[in-house]
Amino acid sequence: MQLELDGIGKRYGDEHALRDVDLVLEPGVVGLLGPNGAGKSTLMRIVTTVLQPTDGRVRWNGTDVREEPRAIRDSVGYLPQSFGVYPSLTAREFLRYLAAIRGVSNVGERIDDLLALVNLEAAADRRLGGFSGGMRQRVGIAQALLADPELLVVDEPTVGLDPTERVRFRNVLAELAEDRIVVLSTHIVSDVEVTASDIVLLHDGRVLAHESPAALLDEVEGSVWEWTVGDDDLAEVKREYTISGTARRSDGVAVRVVSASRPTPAAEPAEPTLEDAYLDAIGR
Ligand SMILES: Nc1ncnc2c1ncn2[C@@H]1O[C@H](COP(=O)(O)OP(=O)(O)OP(=O)(O)O)[C@@H](O)[C@H]1O
Repeated sequence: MQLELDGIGKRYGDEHALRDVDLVLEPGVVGLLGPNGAGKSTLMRIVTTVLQPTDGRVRWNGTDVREEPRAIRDSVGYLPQSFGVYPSLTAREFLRYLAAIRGVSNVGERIDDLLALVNLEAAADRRLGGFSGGMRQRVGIAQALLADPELLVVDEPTVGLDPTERVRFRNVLAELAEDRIVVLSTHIVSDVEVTASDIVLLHDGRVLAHESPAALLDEVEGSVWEWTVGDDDLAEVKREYTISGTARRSDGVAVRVVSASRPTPAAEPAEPTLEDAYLDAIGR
């Protein structure tokens, strides 16, 4: 099972949403991480064949999907960033309806399993119009899994989920990724910190890094510092350094900074997190 992106570019008019994206993805959770406007949704829409790239090719198990879109369409489950539901249908009816229009058969039991997976068993026969944003999102996740896809593409899926659901969902994706490729886009580092086998850092339409979380952490090892500054000095520190955190203390403000060299003799080295690595890569 392999998804290969070869020189993918996408222009909207004069604007480059993606440039020269080369990636080879294999089973596991691939965290596509980048700030707003980095090109994450554009990349996901290209992978799911909703959108055609301006340049480059997508290959699914070696087959060029422009030539044979079915090769990937039959294998992909997609949760887009904005996912609409029919408010008058119940969760179960909606999933049955989507299965029917996609030609997925024998789904009765599978729908029960999926409703359980996303923790909606109790609400299965309630109308979607009365669902909270997080509940609708969970229906969205269930529909993406209807055809038991080998490639699952989920665009900012944790938006609207409460912290308990977020953790639960993260674990569900990790389990699913044991024998499939799960591509998850987010700008929230903690969504992918624990479960991702690979992280793709995207910024301004370019891939800044494609590495394991451990390798990304290694890159900032020895480059994260903490010290306390007076209120008057905070603005200057913010101007000069990539700040990855601040916390108010009785004697000033504790700052956490990513910097290749010790910013000041008062700075103590700190254990890096993936968030530090992300900010460092984006900052550079
Ligand atoms: N249909 C479109 N027409 C013109 N420009 C677009 C279109 N869709 C996206 N863009 C531009 O392409 C760039 C990448 O957008 P994209 O939505 O892929 O980013 P993103 O990383 O998913 O952002 P977000 O986290 O905000 O969803 C942005 O500059 C955006 O304004």
